[in-house]
Amino acid sequence: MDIEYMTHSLDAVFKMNEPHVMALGFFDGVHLGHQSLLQQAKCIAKEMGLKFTVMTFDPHPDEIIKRETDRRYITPLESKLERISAFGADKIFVMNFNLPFASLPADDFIKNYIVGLHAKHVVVGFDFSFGYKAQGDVDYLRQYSNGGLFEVTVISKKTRNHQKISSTLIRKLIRDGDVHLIPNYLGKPYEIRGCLEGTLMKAFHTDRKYIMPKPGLYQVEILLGTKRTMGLFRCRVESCQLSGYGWVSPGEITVKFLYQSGLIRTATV
Ligand SMILES: Cc1cc2nc3c(=O)[nH]c(=O)nc-3n(C[C@H](O)[C@H](O)[C@H](O)COP(=O)(O)O)c2cc1C
Ligand SMILES: Nc1ncnc2c1ncn2[C@@H]1O[C@H](COP(=O)(O)OP(=O)(O)OP(=O)(O)O)[C@@H](O)[C@H]1O
Repeated sequence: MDIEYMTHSLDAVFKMNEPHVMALGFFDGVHLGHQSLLQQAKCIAKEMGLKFTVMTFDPHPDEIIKRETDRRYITPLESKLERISAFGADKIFVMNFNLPFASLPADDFIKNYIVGLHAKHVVVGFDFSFGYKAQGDVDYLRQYSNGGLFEVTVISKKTRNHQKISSTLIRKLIRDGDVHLIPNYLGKPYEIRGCLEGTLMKAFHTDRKYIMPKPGLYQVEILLGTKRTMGLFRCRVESCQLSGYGWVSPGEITVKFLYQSGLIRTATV
């Protein structure tokens, strides 16, 4: 699997010369709605005998357009790329979302980055938007594709409990500490990666831009390579600590949030 990092206007020579089927979107979290889209794109590529590619953006458009200085993610870029590649993408285009790119009109985006990259079929969700001031939508994409240069598949809205499965909803669940509800939308528990330091109550650090759950005590699963154990993770505004029931040795770990541990919350740590 290839990852192609692209910056608008610097990349005069385009990075794909063979026809392919391309899924488009930001995909924070790679939640169940995204997964359905990626799965469908993969199937179409297989049927057409073409490569399956994904175009995503980094950083989030709000960091540039709304100047959000401390934007947090369900899956910071590295984790997002890992999850997308698990769907069997042959190539992922990571488009640097900068101001010149944000100012690109919708039809120029299509000319440069759909037709220009030789995508023969694009797969997007029902509410995909693109182009300057987000003026391009799925109808615009369909109209443009009538020229016969590429085809478009639009994925219908995927819902759970009568709500759209969305990154916004998952971000809220994390921030509210409702981590037990997250697998319903994400397909698995919310997880973060970082380093443990210290002995008994170990300090957890991460330099990745994860959203941290609301301050409180959480029952977590801890993974280090193939080893796994249960633990308690205390989120504070300024720091996080972890204690494990089995081994918890210092080093790089993955922490999966299972539920907020209300009963044990009063225990001093
Ligand atoms: C070329 C281009 C220009 C964009 N310009 C804007 C913009 O001016 N304002 C805005 O709010 N979003 C802009 N966006 C972001 C899109 O509205 C949207 O968030 C992005 O394409 C990801 O789509 P998704 O959120 O449906 O996954 C732009 C996107 C692209 C591809
Ligand atoms: N529930 C869903 N059903 C079908 N398609 C979806 C769903 N959620 C997102 N998509 C599609 O997946 C792609 C990426 O979407 P995006 O990253 O904006 O997800 P989102 O969950 O809508 O994010 P946010 O809540 O931040 O707006 C887009 O093409 C979008 O239309």
